[in-house]
Amino acid sequence: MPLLRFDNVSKRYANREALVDVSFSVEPGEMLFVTGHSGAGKSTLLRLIHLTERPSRGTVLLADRNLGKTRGRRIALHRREIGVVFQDHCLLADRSVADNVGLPLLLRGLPRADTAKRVRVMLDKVGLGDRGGALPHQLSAGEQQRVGIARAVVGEPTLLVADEPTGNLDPTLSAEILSLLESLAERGTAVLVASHDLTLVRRMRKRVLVLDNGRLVDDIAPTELAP
Ligand SMILES: Nc1ncnc2c1ncn2[C@@H]1O[C@H](COP(=O)(O)OP(=O)(O)OP(=O)(O)O)[C@@H](O)[C@H]1O
Repeated sequence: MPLLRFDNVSKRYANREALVDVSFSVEPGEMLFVTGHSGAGKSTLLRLIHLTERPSRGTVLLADRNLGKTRGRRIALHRREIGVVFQDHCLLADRSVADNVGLPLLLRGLPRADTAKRVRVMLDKVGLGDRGGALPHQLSAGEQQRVGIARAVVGEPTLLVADEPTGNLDPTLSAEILSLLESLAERGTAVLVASHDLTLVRRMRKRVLVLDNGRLVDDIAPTELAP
């Protein structure tokens, strides 16, 4: 059964059709990209998953739950199940790296000792095991982005959505971040990455959804990608 399914989804803002009749599905543990020019609808597609927007037509299903009908407390529960990474990682400047990563767990009421343990494991996974006490500004841009990813996945989401997660990074750091996301997918988290960086997307050799003016114009399997 697919983890995520878009069925003929359209999204209209006041005077603009941002997505038109988009259908695709994502399997558990799959990593894929959504690409397209500026304004093609990439962020809108991710917002429909994160429930910051709702479809105007069609259905978005996460594990068979109709997200268009999710209301009230269920929205918060839904957001616990998915991790989100932004280009601007939105770290709290006056909190340590460890506090930033642990925040989602503390908000959920996990005891401090358990939170600290999970944060340590997570920081090790992203290669920042010795930086938990640092403040965000004491880290490089790539390291800060890795903290953002650690925070997004510390609650063990079934799906991670990332909007231009390498936007501000140089090519080497970008490749590092993407291989970190790839390793999460290998451990079972489905990963959906919006990126306009075609060179990078092609190099990853994963499935690629291509949006053009809100329409899904291509769904390319890894084997179909040019070497
Ligand atoms: N809140 C909004 N209200 C009105 N129009 C919007 C809103 N958000 C996005 N749009 C419009 O919808 C279209 C799709 O925008 P979206 O941000 O999804 O594209 P994108 O592919 O992520 O672009 P970029 O790569 O520049 O971030 C654009 O024409 C945009 O101007």
